[in-house]
Amino acid sequence: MNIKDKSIIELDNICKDIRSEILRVVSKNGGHLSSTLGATELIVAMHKVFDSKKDPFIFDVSHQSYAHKLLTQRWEEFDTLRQFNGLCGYTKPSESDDDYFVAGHSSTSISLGVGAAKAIALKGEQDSRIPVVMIGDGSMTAGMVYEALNELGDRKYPMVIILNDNEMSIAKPIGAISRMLSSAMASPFYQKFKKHTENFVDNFGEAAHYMAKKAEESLKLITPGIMFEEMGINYIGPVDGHNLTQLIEIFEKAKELKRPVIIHAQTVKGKGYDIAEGQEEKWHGVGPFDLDSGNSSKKSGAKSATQIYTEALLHLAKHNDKIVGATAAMPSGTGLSELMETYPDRFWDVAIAEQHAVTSMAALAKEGFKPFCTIYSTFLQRGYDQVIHDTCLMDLPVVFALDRAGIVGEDGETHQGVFDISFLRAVPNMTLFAPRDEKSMHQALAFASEYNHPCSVRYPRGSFTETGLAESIPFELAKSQLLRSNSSDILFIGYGNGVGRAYETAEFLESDVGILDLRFVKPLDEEMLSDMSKKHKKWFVFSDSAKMGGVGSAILEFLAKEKILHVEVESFEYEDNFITHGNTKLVEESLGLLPKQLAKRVEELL
Ligand SMILES: Cc1ncc(C[n+]2csc(CCOP(=O)(O)OP(=O)(O)O)c2C)c(N)n1
Ligand SMILES: CC(=O)[C@@H](O)[C@H](O)COP(=O)(O)O
Ligand SMILES: [Mg+2]
Repeated sequence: MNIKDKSIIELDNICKDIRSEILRVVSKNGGHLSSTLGATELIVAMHKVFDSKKDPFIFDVSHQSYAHKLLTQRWEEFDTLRQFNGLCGYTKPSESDDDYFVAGHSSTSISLGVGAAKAIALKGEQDSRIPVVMIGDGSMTAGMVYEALNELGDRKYPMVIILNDNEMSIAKPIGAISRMLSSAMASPFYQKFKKHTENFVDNFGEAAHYMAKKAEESLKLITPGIMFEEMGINYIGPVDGHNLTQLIEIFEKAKELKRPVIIHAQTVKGKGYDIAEGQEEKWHGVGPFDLDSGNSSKKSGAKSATQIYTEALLHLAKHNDKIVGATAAMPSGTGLSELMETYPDRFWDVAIAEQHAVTSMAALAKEGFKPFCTIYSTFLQRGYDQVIHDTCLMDLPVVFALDRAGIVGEDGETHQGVFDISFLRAVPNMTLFAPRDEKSMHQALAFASEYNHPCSVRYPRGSFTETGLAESIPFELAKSQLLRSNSSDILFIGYGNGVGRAYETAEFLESDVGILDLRFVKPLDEEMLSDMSKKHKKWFVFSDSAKMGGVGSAILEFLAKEKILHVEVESFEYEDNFITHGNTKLVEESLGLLPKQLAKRVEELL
């Protein structure tokens, strides 16, 4: 849809149509609702003033970019949003030339903009192209934003940064940066004063202009602009992020500046859907819901692994005041919100700052506390060096509680929690283990709370796969649990939620199979594995993790080390590809990982 020649009235109507379409589709499919509703006018104004066919449009996280998709030839497909084989819920260049870059993890946008600006300068295209970045107030709390601003303020590449400030991250934002951005004096008062003095001094000579400039500079001392201005980046704002006339005028000015400029736009998260407007955390990411009532359409099923984690940690924290913890801006997603409410002095939301979360927890461990760094598997990738350099090198007893381990579903490639075993297993002093159900989660966390080294415990998005297997026994270092023993040649080795998949696969087989819950992938239960090698010569590994460096790799390393050559190992972990978005079962089916499919593969290998 080309909106270049549309009038303000037509653009207002386009915003209305965009909001209706977002509400219609997200209420059906689920998705990121309040961020996308709130960013509508900003995105329409971006497309009115800039051109995504040549200007890099860079959305931070890009969960707020639905209006951009609707304005770039994807209105008809929008119905398939976040569905398997449908539109991605984030920007994805393979989906459209108008999507400049993949995004999903926050705070990458300004670095991308600086890189693009360098390329534009090197190619001599500064007269025709300019990077346009949209970043939210929550995403401004991650360190790499300041790495980028630091260089940008120095190099002064032309770039427009739209700071979409709705005073919300997923939850209420924490921290000094959020406070600075919404500091009282950055109100329309400052704008009115600035406009008034400009009009007034236009009637006088240079001297008056000089005095007014000094006055303005001193006034800026109490607005967020001062930080950016002092870094060498122009600051315009705060402006009304829903006023199209104002936005278009300001974007035009910013485009002509030929300098780096931050436009501080104040918006309402959820704008246009009363039930979601404002500070409502639960409307950030939603499942299908009823538009009229706002009620979720999803029936509440089995307890999620997150709920079990929360209950288990509440119990442990009650009896051990050394237990502390942190989340990086995912309080409700990780369940840590309940710990923060119950023990506000011991559990913290540190904002989108995974590196800081890991390292600050390491210091607490050094001081004798027992930190539970509670973080989605995918987001721990952002703090990997801090795990190695600040935690494992000093062998500090931090628990990395990795939620969303495995395929996460509609969030897709950028969010799959599949690499944690591979990237953590290689780190000295790190111990890795995984529960398979509610009871074993309690036991795993009890073990973790007493374990005096770094460790990582992983669990899936949603609920564990229930099995009719023997109850879990208390966790003991490097001890697995044999759940089904027989004289079969076949042994199914499950890890974490993979035990459930092993159990379900066995149900489809005529032949008997042994089932082992591995429980620890580092260190392995070598005694048990040696024993199993004497009884079973065909081993199949089930784990929701990447094959490369995963559980199967660990087992093969052991067999090679022990020169156990007669055992054949087949791992049903994920192949060496990024995993697409969509309903988890549909994605697993596309990978041949449904129990019925795995049973067929087992039979073919016998
Ligand atoms: C590195 C990283 N950590 C955490 C997240 C989870 N996350 C996605 S959006 C979001 C909040 C973003 O807030 P803001 O930038 O203000 O955008 P808004 O939704 O308010 O428009 C968070 C924490 C992420 N995507 N990436
Ligand atoms: C955009 C983002 O990164 C988060 O909103 C993420 O989508 C949350 O995932 P869950 O829905 O699994 O909590
Ligand atoms: Mg925000």
